[in-house]
Amino acid sequence: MLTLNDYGFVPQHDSLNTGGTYARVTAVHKQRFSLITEQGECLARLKPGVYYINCTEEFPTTGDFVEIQYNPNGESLITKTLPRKSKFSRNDFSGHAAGFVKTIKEQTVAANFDYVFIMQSLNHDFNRRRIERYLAQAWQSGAIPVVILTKADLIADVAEYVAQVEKIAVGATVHPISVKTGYGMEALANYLKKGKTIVFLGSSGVGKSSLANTLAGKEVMLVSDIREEDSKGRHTTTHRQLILLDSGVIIIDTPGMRELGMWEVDEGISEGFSDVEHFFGKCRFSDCKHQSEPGCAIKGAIESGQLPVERWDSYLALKKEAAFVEDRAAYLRNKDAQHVALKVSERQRKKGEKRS
Ligand SMILES: Nc1nc2c(ncn2[C@@H]2O[C@H](COP(=O)(O)OP(=O)(O)OP(=O)(O)O)[C@@H](O)[C@H]2O)c(=O)[nH]1
Ligand SMILES: [Zn+2]
Repeated sequence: MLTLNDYGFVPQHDSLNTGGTYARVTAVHKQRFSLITEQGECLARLKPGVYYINCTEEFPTTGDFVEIQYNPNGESLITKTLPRKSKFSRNDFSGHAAGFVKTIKEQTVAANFDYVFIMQSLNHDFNRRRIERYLAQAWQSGAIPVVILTKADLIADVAEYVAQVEKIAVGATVHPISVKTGYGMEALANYLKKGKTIVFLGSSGVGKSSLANTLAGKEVMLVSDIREEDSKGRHTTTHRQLILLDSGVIIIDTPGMRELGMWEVDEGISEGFSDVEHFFGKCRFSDCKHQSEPGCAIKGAIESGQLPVERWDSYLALKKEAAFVEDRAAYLRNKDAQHVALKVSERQRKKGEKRS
């Protein structure tokens, strides 16, 4: 019989040591959660007192370990979200168009994974900026990023692409693969270990389902046919899921991963761009803006060829995007706080009036 350890549970998740019944979230539906427990699969709801009234717990997401009140005859109740060792979040604009945001929140879309497979195909989809963005998000997640270049069978100069990507994937390993020919697949064995959770990050059509099926040795995800000439694909992954393969490897593929935001990614950007930040603090002026100041280490490194100008541009673009999200969130938090303060003072004023 399967245990929760087979689903990636390790004692560190149990740091609170409550001795309760644990489960892992395998899918998130509108109001309910699919869970795997030592007793098998079950459906559960959130315990309202904990999640909606006291609001002490973070809402669970796919991959989360949770504590439950198990009900063998019906729906179980989720009572606690255990601390996460890694997570991906998206910016939740709560149904508003991005330009008319009223609320912006962090929404976690996957949790507790060991590796992030950043997937991009070696045909039309290839886009270095997107890889850099994914890398920043992956470093931020707390897991280990691995760059997977798919459909290696479709191009002749694989090594050239790999070399290009290695320059921008600072600190991450790059693997070209083809599920059609089996090319490069043996190199993935390093990550495909029992109890390890892998999350796939990549646009529609890059071959996430195809890789999952190849690793599973059977069809566990739907593969949609796309026309290779223009890379037009259909959205095929329809609900969040976590799958345990016969090999003991766990795969997470959720649609929320397609809209990952730049939520608090400063550390991730620093890790992904250590080659850029390496020059910081080396300018003549300590408050250098790296624009036209004399003795600027960044400009110097670009001129001497030590730092490719595209890397600097990518760095600035990602920083700007992250700052926009942060500003917006801070502004709205502030507005919320002001609103609450106003309500409180109004209430106190009314109370005072009543007393006098
Ligand atoms: N030539 C070639 N085609 C591949 C390879 N891997 C996947 N494909 C094709 O690419 C298309 C899309 O593959 P999927 O696995 O559905 O891609 P996906 O990333 O899961 O797409 P979504 O589910 O829409 O996110 C299919 O037609 C696959 O047959 C490969 O290694 N080589
Ligand atoms: Zn400078």
